[in-house]
Amino acid sequence: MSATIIDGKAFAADVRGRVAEQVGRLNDAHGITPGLAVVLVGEDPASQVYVRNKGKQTVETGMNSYEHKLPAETGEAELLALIERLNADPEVHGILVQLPLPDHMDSDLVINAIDPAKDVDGFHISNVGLLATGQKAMVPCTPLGCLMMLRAHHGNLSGLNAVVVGRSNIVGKPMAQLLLRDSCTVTIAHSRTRDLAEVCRGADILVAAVGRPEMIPGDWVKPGATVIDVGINRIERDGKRKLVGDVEFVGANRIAGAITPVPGGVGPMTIACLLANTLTACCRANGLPEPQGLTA
Ligand SMILES: Nc1nc(=O)c2c([nH]1)NC[C@@H]1CN(c3ccc(C(=O)N[C@@H](CCC(=O)O)C(=O)O)cc3)C=[N+]21
Repeated sequence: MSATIIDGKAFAADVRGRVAEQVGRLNDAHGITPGLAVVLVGEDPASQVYVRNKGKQTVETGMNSYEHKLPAETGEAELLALIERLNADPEVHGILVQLPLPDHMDSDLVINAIDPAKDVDGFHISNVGLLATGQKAMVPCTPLGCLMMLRAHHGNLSGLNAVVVGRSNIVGKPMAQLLLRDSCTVTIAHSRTRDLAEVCRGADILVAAVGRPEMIPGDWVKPGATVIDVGINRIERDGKRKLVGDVEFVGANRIAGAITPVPGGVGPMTIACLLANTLTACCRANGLPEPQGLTA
């Protein structure tokens, strides 16, 4: 028997539909249009594709998109000055600075210069602290998307063993916080974890976010478990370029109860949650109720 495929693409389309509907109502009732500013420094081709997709989907959901493309050699002070202008701009409710930044910039400094209320990535230290203490935060898009899919699939997550493989600030750590908030028993594992295979085999929910192509084989998966594969790795196989996750899909699919594919799993949900966060930030900025079904 093979696993249920959790269709992130369809899920993301549903989230975007709900965002668009609530954006429409916000506009009709209050004459407000949420705005998202995306800042890209440098010309990394993959980043350009993401930024284009983000801009396109922002406009499709009825929001304003502001793209700022700066050359790779832009100075840090110049980027900080742009962030300051965006912080002060009432038309801009969300700010995303595409990572990674060029080596000559201090990304912590840059991220922490964003107004936390406009930090739709949820990377600002204030948002990290708010999430960790269970207060109202902006929640990072990728973990938020994973949580939405997990809740939809399981209903209640309470008491389940969740193993998050990967300890990054953008996925692993916030994912663990969200699962803990939903009363999972959470383990954060990583490349140095002793007997990682055995740790993974204890997981009812296995979230793979290590960024290493297919490093988790099928026999690390507990029978019936839900596998969320955050990895997006470009590899070459049999002379063809291919996108694979951190989980060996064919093997895991035989054993898991449910699994997200790559592509078409977590990736599309990340962008959908960025739009959801922009709407959330706009509602909060205007003292309006939180959007329905789009927050953690
Ligand atoms: N400040 C910041 N916030 C981010 O959220 C952020 C970032 N920087 N830097 C780059 C990464 C990467 N990222 C992706 C989003 C969607 C897909 C996505 O939709 N992927 C498709 C496949 C796309 C393809 O074919 O390449 C899928 O998985 O189905 C992938 C990657 C957001 N990032």
